[in-house]
Amino acid sequence: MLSEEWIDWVRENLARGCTRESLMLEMLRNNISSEDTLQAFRDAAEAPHAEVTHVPCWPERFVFRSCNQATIDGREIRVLARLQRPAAVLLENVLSATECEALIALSSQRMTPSTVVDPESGELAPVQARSSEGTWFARGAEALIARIETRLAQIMDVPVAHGEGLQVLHYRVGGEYRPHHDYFPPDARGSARHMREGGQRTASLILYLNDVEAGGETIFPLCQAAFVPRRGRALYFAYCDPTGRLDPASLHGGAPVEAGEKWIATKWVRQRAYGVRPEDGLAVAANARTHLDGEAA
Ligand SMILES: O=C(O)CCC(=O)C(=O)O
Ligand SMILES: [Fe+2]
Repeated sequence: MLSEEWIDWVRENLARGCTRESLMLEMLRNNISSEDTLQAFRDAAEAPHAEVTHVPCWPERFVFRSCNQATIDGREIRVLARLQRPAAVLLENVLSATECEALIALSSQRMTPSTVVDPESGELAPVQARSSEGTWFARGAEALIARIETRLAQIMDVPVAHGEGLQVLHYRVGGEYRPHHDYFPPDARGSARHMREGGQRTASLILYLNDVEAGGETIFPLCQAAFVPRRGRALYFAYCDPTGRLDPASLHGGAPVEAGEKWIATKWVRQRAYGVRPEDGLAVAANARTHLDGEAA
């Protein structure tokens, strides 16, 4: 049972503008269980910014919610692991080794230091919390990208047009991505600007493009789960239900790479169509680089 003091502490700190992420991490550091942490947010925050979901956010027709395998785009995709909260599945055989290599080759020429969006100003800035380099591709920018996007849309049960441009990230030894939510924090001023088109993000799919020798897991600190990167696998997780309620249990990060390197590609999907027609290619550029999935720590 969580004491009233913690619930008050959450309420007060939310009111003075602290982020949910920072409060959750502090509670975990104080050995409060993830269940109690989430409950404290529900209890504390019947405030307007706190539309916290009580149930996992599985999309209604998401095939891998119960099926353990399905053939998509001619590939037999298998479920290796599932989390109920947050709603997450680890999938095998999403990309072939050749596709992973081709995606790394396409990206390696165009990498720049990664940024996150400052939640208040909405501006992009490189930050310590995200020590990686990255690039992104407008939807359908290359035949390979278009093919992967069609496959991912089928896996996620979301139209291709709801997807942001594919984001490729490269971490070297020591590179990490501290815990964050991929959704736009509803209580941050900078979010409105990013949600004007396409609405909230509803789910993420991380494609692992190589094997990492040590470290580099995708971690969910509130459920103490860690997924090891492995070439061709994908981690899907959902955090926004059809009514727009968000799942703070989707807090996640990339653990520091200890040996080797790590390449991933991330697809974020929105509530509605995002960007212009896919055939307009680069016109998506102005908005595609909105990986507001962290914050200026
Ligand atoms: O590096 C990872 O495993 C996590 C990446 C991530 O959180 C993201 O791309 O939004
Ligand atoms: Fe993320």
